[in-house]
Amino acid sequence: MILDVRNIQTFYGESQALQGVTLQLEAGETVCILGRNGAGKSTTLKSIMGLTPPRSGEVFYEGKPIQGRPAHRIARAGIGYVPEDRRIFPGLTVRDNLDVAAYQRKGSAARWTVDGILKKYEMLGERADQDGATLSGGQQQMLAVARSLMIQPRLLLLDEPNEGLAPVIVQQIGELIDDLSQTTTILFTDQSVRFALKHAQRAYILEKGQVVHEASSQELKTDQATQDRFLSVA
Ligand SMILES: Nc1ncnc2c1ncn2[C@@H]1O[C@H](COP(=O)(O)OP(=O)(O)OP(=O)(O)O)[C@@H](O)[C@H]1O
Repeated sequence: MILDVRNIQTFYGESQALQGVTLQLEAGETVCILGRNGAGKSTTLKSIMGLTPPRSGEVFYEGKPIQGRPAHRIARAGIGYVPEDRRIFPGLTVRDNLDVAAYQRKGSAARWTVDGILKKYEMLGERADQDGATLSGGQQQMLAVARSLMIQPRLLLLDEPNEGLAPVIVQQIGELIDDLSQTTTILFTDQSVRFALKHAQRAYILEKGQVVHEASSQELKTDQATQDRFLSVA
């Protein structure tokens, strides 16, 4: 098991956002966390990353406890994270955005390099010298995902990678997820069920900071009652 999240409770001040979230990922899986606005999807990813450290519960990554560690150490342990707002560094070119994130553990061969990414993903390669801030929303999302690969993650957390993107771009993001899932374990969040069913093998549904349902994509596809109860129609 690559990720084992056990009963985490996370607070913003006195307000409790996660009421005991439990989820597991086996290495190689692509899993989606679904749920409506405010259900706790982002907070779950941020809690795993140590950005909003859980007040109680445990997070094991590759068998080792990581809760309570600072976010940069969790990243260095091999967890890549793309936040909802992407945070492309303005004033830096596409290449620079990748370069500043490039980190290679001593003695380890890098699966992803800046040049390799620019070659493989033409859309980024063609714009290597362009200011990252001038890219479209979808291009920025591609860059944000590519940048997260620079720490050579074995687990990738993507927070609503489709948010605000046009359907044709959503398709490209889906293709990118499919491509990366060949070599990397992925946990992503989404509000609507369609994309999740297409690109993840199974899903957890969150409501009010709790996992209320867990199913394979296959099961969820035909379970209209669960979709209606917990998910947006989009
Ligand atoms: N910075 C914050 N300060 C206080 N409360 C917050 C903060 N961020 C989120 N919350 C609250 O925590 C709960 C979970 O929010 P979270 O953003 O994790 O949900 P979400 O499922 O990711 O929703 P969305 O799709 O809107 O991002 C919500 O009640 C939200 O209002």
